[in-house]
Amino acid sequence: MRRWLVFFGSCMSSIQQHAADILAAVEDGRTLTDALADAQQRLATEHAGSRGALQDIAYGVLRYRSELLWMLRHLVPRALPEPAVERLLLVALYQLVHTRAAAYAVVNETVNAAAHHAGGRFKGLVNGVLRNALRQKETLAEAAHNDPLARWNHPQWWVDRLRVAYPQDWQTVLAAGNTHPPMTLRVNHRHEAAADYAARLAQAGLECTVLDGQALMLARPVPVKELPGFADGLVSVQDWGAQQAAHRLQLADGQRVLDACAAPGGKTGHMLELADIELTALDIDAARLERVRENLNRLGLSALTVAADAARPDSFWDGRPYDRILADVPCSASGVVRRHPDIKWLRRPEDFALLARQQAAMVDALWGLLASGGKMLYATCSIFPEENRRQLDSFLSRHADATCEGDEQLLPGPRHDGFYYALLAKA
Ligand SMILES: C[S@@+](CC[C@H](N)C(=O)[O-])C[C@H]1O[C@@H](n2cnc3c(N)ncnc32)[C@H](O)[C@@H]1O
Repeated sequence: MRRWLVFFGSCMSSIQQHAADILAAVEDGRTLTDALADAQQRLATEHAGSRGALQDIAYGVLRYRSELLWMLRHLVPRALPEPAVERLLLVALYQLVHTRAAAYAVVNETVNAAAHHAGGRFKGLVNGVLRNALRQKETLAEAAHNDPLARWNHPQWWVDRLRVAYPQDWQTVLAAGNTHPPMTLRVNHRHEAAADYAARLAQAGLECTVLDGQALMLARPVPVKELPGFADGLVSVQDWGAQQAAHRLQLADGQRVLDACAAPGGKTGHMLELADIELTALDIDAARLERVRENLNRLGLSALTVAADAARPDSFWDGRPYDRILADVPCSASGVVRRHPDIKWLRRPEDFALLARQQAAMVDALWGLLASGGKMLYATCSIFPEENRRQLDSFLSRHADATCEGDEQLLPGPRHDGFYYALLAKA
């Protein structure tokens, strides 16, 4: 609410325009993270302090894109010849329906922003459409909720696949994808237990729920600089579902461990907090690997970091087998759409075949690096079976020396994102 009071006036039309540009960039295939970072940089020079407001809108418009499009088509049955104005209208509808921004400011500033497109000839239309939206706000929202596509705010193919994969849970999964994600912390096991850190949070005026010995969920997200001891490595931000990886690996002091897709290093840090292991953190992306180093520095932990392709062990392996391998492979990221609402619009059904091939090539190559009696954890943040259970079945059919010691599909919900884990043991 505060943000909206502060960013009235001409600043709002600039934020709206940047949000519309971000939407255009995502429609063109850019990630929200990249497009937002660029826009925030431009905005910072114009209107310092408005970055949070832009982020709220950009995330919100992508989160509710189907519903907003449905409303727009209800108000203007045919798409406007000026897509930039259409996007401004989606941004304004988001503000009117989902935020507490002052309606008059939203309408006036959208009209001002529209003045910069097509010689201003849509100003009148924008004004009329938004005033109409305001008048019909409640009935419009209710009607959108009754439309099967607008209601779920995911592409139709995504809804169809989930319905097949989870005949009981597909609606809960879709609804979870449209929520605001919780901010969950992992308390550094080497320092203290989650319950002790919860007491520090309480002293700092921050409410939380303890999830287990090392995990707690904040009642409200806060900037990390407000977390006691964050800079000193007392705590890290990590979803509870992601925290299960290191626990499942059955780590013990002295083991030689490969984190094959390590960046940005959330699970790397957790593994090193749990045991004194000799860890190699590998990632194909050298720039992302830098984030692993930063995270480990903050935590006061160390690992050998290597930029290489996990599917090509000849480029990095010294020939000594690993006792444990974490294969947190690249995937559709369909389990974390509430953190990255662009994902549901960027993915295409045809992506899965390529992803599945890459995942299989990677785990096949990594399996050869595992010691006899060693264990490999296959992990994805996906909820689609072709990247998870089906990948496991096909892996087991190719490797007679592999047994699965347990797999689990975590579906996104109030306490965690969607993850899949399969623990594979080598004979
Ligand atoms: C799901 S993310 C890993 C998240 C990380 N384990 C964590 O917990 O912070 C997947 C990572 O795999 C990396 N990657 C993709 N293809 C790879 C390959 N062929 N070899 C090694 N890393 C790869 C990506 O750069 C990305 O950082």
